[in-house]
Amino acid sequence: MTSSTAETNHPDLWLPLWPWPEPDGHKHKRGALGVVTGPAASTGAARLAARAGLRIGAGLATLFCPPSATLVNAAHETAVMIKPFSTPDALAELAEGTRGVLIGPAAGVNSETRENTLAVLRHAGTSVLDADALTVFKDRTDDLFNAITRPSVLTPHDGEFERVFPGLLDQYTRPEATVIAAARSGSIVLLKGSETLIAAPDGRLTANRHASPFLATAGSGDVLAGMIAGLMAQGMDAYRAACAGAWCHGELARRIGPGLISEDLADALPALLSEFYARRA
Ligand SMILES: NC(=O)C1=CN([C@@H]2O[C@H](COP(=O)(O)OP(=O)(O)OC[C@H]3O[C@@H](n4cnc5c(N)ncnc54)[C@H](OP(=O)(O)O)[C@@H]3O)[C@@H](O)[C@H]2O)[C@@H](O)CC1
Ligand SMILES: Nc1ncnc2c1ncn2[C@@H]1O[C@H](COP(=O)(O)OP(=O)(O)O)[C@@H](O)[C@H]1O
Repeated sequence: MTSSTAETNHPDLWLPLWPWPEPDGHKHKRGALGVVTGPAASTGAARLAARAGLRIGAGLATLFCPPSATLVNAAHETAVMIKPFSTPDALAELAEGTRGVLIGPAAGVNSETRENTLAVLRHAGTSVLDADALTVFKDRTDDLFNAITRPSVLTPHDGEFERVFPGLLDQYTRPEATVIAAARSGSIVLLKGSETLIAAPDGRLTANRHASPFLATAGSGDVLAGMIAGLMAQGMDAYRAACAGAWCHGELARRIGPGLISEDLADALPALLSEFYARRA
């Protein structure tokens, strides 16, 4: 397989599936998103993601955090809610109350994050795993792959990809490596880069070149993961949610351009969503 066999990402692929709110709906019908934060000094990445998930339409977004991080999160958030947890079992219970959970951004590279990630995979309706939730399975990938039984998306950059799928990027082209990773893990895999590749376990492959080099800034991947998790929490198919998230992320960055910081991305979403809304059938 070469990159020429990948479909090119475009709104026509997923805009017809966009989860617009029903006229007679309410926030719980739109879908609840949970985002797991790290400890007190490592909460910003998850907050960027939760805000993006709320902006893209989740009816509720809640930060699930260690008790030590409750006050720092509460001091920053208004629309996003906060629920502390102390054990993986307690996180599993919180995850069951959502339609989608994101874990990984600044979660910490330690055994707690590994156990929390396994709890999310087993108990959340859908999951997005990014950053440390991938890194913690270096040399333990069977534990990760065996726990993936529900719709999920893994969103590694190259460094994280190498930890979970060692050697693939050396042996294969990037599109081939992404397709192999999806088949091996049983998950949608979104390999980030200037060309972002999205593959499904059944061999589907989409290439997203609709982006901007100004996305090379701390936290922009956290926002992408939050947007994808927010769409999945609204019931959108995981593969198309990943494609939609990647395209919208790139479009927002093109609109903002030089000076972009990650905080800007979610706040640029309403203008883009209004254009999409005007185009709906
Ligand atoms: N606001 C916040 O709180 C933020 C918190 N954040 C949190 O920080 C934590 C660390 O995350 P991280 O991604 O910076 O570092 P890490 O997992 O150690 O990997 C870096 C290593 O991988 C390699 N590498 C290869 N390709 C690469 C690529 N394309 N992009 C990047 N790296 C690439 C690279 O090697 P190199 O290519 O330089 O040789 C390097 O050695 C994590 O919890 C994250 O969520 C961030 O989200 C920012 C905002
Ligand atoms: N040169 C580039 N051109 C286009 N997109 C880029 C470029 N560099 C990085 N990106 C995008 O920016 C995001 C960075 O995510 P990530 O590496 O996880 O950073 P962070 O952990 O700081 O959030 C990814 O979506 C990636 O595709």
